[in-house]
Amino acid sequence: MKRKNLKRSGGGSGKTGGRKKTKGPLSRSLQPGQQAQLFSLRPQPPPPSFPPFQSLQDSDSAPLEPHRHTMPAHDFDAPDANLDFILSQDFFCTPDYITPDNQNLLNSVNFNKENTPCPKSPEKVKTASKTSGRGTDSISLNPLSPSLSGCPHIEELEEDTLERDEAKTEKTSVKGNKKVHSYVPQSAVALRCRVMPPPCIKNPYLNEGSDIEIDPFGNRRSKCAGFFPAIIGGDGLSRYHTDFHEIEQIGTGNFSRVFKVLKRIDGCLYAVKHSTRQLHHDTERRKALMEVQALAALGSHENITSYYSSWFENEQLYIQMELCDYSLSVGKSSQSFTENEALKALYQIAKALQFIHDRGIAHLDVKPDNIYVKNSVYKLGDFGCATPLDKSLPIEEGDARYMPLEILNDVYDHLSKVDIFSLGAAIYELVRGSPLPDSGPQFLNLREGRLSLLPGHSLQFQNLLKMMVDPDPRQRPSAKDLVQNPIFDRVRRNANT
Ligand SMILES: Nc1ncnc2c1ncn2[C@@H]1O[C@H](COP(=O)(O)OP(=O)(O)OP(=O)(O)O)[C@@H](O)[C@H]1O
Ligand SMILES: [Mg+2]
Repeated sequence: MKRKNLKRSGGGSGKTGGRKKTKGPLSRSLQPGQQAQLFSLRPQPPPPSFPPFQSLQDSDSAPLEPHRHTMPAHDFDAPDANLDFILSQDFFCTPDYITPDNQNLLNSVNFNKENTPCPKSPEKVKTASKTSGRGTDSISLNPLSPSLSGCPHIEELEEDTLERDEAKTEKTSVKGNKKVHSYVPQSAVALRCRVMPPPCIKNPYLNEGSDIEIDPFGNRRSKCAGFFPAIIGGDGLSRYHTDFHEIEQIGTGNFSRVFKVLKRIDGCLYAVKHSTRQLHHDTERRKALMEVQALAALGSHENITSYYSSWFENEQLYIQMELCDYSLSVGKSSQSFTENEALKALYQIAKALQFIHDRGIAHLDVKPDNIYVKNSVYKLGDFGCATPLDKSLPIEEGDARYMPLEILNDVYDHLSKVDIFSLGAAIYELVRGSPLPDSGPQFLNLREGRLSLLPGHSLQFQNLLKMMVDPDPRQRPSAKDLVQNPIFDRVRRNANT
């Protein structure tokens, strides 16, 4: 039984599906007819692109470049794919925010109809005081006010009152001190919700202060777009399907499915992972986001699966990543891990750990399943449990089979050394060729630093593994110590040739 699963499912209890899907701000503020009108502007998923520079790209063999596709045209999901079409950014890109510059959109809105004043306008309300803001009847200023889903409102406002509220300013016209009637086109409200991006969020994995002011309008914007808008999805507004052609499912995790996809605009292959359950609440979404925040904060390293992009869609988190060939769990039984291969994997993942530990992050879920191979290079992936070493975020440890005793006893003082234990256990498992138990005497032996002999393997190698799983975390080598260990001299030499 995986402790991780228990822990994760604790946080994921709210992930259980079956709840009525909440509608996004756009649909809340539009009449049904208008919604259809706006949605109809979105193009259908285009056919995959065929980059004219494919041959040029193929000659470029940068290690972190995604795979190139080699699929024939007839494999794609557009039956009448016209290879002569011109790649258009407008056509391909996901219109996350429809801007007012989009004349097609504006032209398509029937302004005459929308600007027709309501037969019964609200009574004129004299603003009582500047501090009170607005009269009780002046309720149509919030673009998400439920009243906006009804008919348009007419407002009369004092000029100075208008200056205090940007929304009001946009909805009224004032000449001098004269009060004038103005109408609130619902299309404008809808556009405002679409134009206004969701707020920025601070990445908890980045220590240094940022020069960028983090979302000065966060509170106000979140009324419109929500912190993690789930408005895409349903009604054909799928960024996933617009931007990617799904080829096949390549993996299933406890909480996610992973697909091999072709990105339409660049013609390259990627892995896209998405949560299997809908994340209804911001807290769930924040938690899921930690994985991408950690990846984004870390930046690129040759031994870490590259992260490209992420987004919410249909209340699920999508993560676009570098596509790897396989993870070490695949074919584990048939694959015999020689000492040389084990040393290579150990060295490369130790380099990944050194990189992330230097950046103040612990992985906390190092195991064969989360070690990927691409072009014979080992890469650490699945940062779903990554956490700052300073324990500034709640800790969610990974698979119990690879966790040291201190973590199972909820002692979190040496988080970087947890990764060292897990890596030692993972390599030991790969060399032994049989899965580690999740309980029983063998489980305890490993946590007490007692490894059974590995016939045919050097003493130096076995001693190194023994040090890595030392019951005392302080006795385990750091990732840096590991990388510098002379046992890897041969691996280093091979890497340089
Ligand atoms: N970048 C990738 N390239 C190729 N395959 C991948 C990639 N990412 C994930 N996979 C496959 O998908 C499986 C599940 O992915 P991942 O471990 O990230 O999901 P998860 O839900 O976090 O899983 P768990 O919590 O069970 O470890 C992996 O074991 C692997 O087989
Ligand atoms: Mg995993």
